[in-house]
Amino acid sequence: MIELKNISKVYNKSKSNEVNALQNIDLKIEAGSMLAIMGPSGSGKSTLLNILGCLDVASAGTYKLNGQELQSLSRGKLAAVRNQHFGFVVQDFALIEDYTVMKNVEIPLHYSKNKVNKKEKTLALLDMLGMKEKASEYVYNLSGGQRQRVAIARALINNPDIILADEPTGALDQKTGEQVLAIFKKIHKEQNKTVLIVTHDEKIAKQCEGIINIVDGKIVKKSY
Ligand SMILES: Nc1ncnc2c1ncn2[C@@H]1O[C@H](COP(=O)(O)OP(=O)(O)OP(=O)(O)O)[C@@H](O)[C@H]1O
Repeated sequence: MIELKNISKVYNKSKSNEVNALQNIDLKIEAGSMLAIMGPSGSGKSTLLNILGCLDVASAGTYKLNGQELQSLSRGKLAAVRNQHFGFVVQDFALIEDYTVMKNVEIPLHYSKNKVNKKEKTLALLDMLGMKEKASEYVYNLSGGQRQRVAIARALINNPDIILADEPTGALDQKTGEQVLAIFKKIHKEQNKTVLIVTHDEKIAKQCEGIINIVDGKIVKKSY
């Protein structure tokens, strides 16, 4: 369960280019939900996702994850929370082009204590995502849809309970985007993972259980 209370984020505080990226965000997200986050460019969607995923900290407010207050944690402890609970998927896949599929998926395991059965775990995930036969292929030989499957496998390798996806279908054509969304739906349904997807695509958002709408750093509507 995610609980944000009165969260604000100010970039470049007290400088001439100060930005109030998030203002007074109150949000409760039940474990096991699948929600879309929508809003115009620059409205604060990525900022919100970064704070939720412990990649950044809020300027004010409180963030509780499963009852644990995160706001006051040291960087090291926050990183441990991030590695334990979150998997990230981004629009441009963020894969290493001249590594194989297998090697890309295993990257998060380098930062984890959880290194047992590395190969088996990776192959099982690639199998689930229809990418097992590409395990030894280099990323530069893959299509966009295949790359995003690899990125999803990498996000899942540490068995996080929350997947944060920032425009995961943004670089894909409609059909491939739908296929990638179907993967998120499957992970959500079969593994009961919380899935939060930032998207500009109404069709994608409508297939989630609810939508959070952000405008100018404020939540203007929550439909769930
Ligand atoms: N590191 C940063 N330093 C300064 N300003 C930033 C930084 N990151 C984001 N901003 C500003 O904060 C505001 C919110 O940005 P954010 O990237 O969260 O919006 P977004 O809704 O994800 O946008 P987009 O849909 O274009 O990705 C914008 O005005 C942006 O310019």
